[in-house]
Amino acid sequence: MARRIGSRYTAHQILGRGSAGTVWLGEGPEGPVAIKLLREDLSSDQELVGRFVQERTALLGLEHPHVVSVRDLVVDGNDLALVMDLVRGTDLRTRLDRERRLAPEAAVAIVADVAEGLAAAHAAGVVHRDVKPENVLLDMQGPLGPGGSHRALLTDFGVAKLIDTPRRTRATKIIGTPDYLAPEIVEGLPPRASVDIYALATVLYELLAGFTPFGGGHPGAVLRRHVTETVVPLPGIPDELWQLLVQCLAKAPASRLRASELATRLRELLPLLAGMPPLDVDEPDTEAAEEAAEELSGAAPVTGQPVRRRGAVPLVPGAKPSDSNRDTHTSMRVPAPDELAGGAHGTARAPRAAGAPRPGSARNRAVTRRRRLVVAVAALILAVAGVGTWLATSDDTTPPPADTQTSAPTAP
Ligand SMILES: Nc1ncnc2c1ncn2[C@@H]1O[C@H](COP(=O)(O)OP(=O)(O)OP(=O)(O)O)[C@@H](O)[C@H]1O
Repeated sequence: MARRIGSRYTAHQILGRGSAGTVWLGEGPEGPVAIKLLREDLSSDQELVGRFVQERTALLGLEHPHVVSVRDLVVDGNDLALVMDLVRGTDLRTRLDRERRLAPEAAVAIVADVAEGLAAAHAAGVVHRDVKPENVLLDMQGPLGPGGSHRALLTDFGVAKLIDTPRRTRATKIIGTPDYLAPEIVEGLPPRASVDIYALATVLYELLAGFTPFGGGHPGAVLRRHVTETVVPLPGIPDELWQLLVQCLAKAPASRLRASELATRLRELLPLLAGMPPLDVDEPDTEAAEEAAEELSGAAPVTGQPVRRRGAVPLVPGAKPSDSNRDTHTSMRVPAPDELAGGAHGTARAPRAAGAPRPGSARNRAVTRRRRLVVAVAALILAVAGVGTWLATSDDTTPPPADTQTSAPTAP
């Protein structure tokens, strides 16, 4: 099933699929490559093709041991493809799904690698905007690093920006994956380098805990938590590491570390973490969080369904809802200030030390069930209205004024 991509590349075998397209193992004049072939509805979008060509220099310019380099861009008939370095290994999401939590030394070594890649990008004026475990690849052919970790490389640079065309995303829409979105993005500010630091700190928390600090439930509730809630400490985490996490998850972007400083500070911590087992943290009490969310917003998931770890609404029309946990983007309305204030009472899922009793387990279940039924009906009505709105806005072809575009590279 080999297929030609442009005049120089052959795609041999599918490596995986993402929301923007399919990644192929391919061959080029200089040897094996990975080819990301964008979905046909994207490649037939003339505006996106134009940006693709325009961004050529920025996309091709990044060379760093912890960045997956883009080697070539192909625009050929209906094909629109990014030719990248081939990484022989897996992505961090797959490893995390397999192991549930990583030992602190391995987690910190991986995140320090990514921070170094980000430092190089930020120095070149490029903001990633979609840092998450799916976009971190682990090179399993190279030598092992601290804690048995494989070299980590950040991928998908520029893809968030490419897809963020004014026609697809108005100034009132948010681009990113909810669990990793910095509060200033939720508040509608333009993304600067510090949004990548926030997202990377979220990834570090997730590697240590097995869940993200503000995730769970309806995407709107997740966004609100980023703005209004403080991160709950992880039992057993060394204080120095916790302080770093807290600083990089600061609500104020200026309080966060820069990428190069974060990388240095993380590497300094490695000897302290050597040999430490994964933290003994239980999954948070999703039932309590669900109940709290119901009380606050009425937008909680329907009774009986598990709270999703990462809720995402596909930006790209046609992306399968069932894939939404892994979507590159979310297209959501920026919440109004009063909506954001609604979460101040606390719906974050507090981690429990293993074996600790479940808070709220003695609640009157009959009352809870009745209330949930009412909320479920309300949530269903909201969901139907939301899908309608999304369909209406995603099909909108009216170009907005030039100043509504939010995707220009932003200096750190
Ligand atoms: N340069 C590469 N070398 C080897 N495998 C890759 C490379 N880039 C991506 N892959 C693999 O291809 C799969 C799809 O990647 P892709 O970037 O399209 O999606 P994603 O990041 O998982 O999701 P999304 O696009 O929704 O963020 C992933 O499983 C990833 O491991």
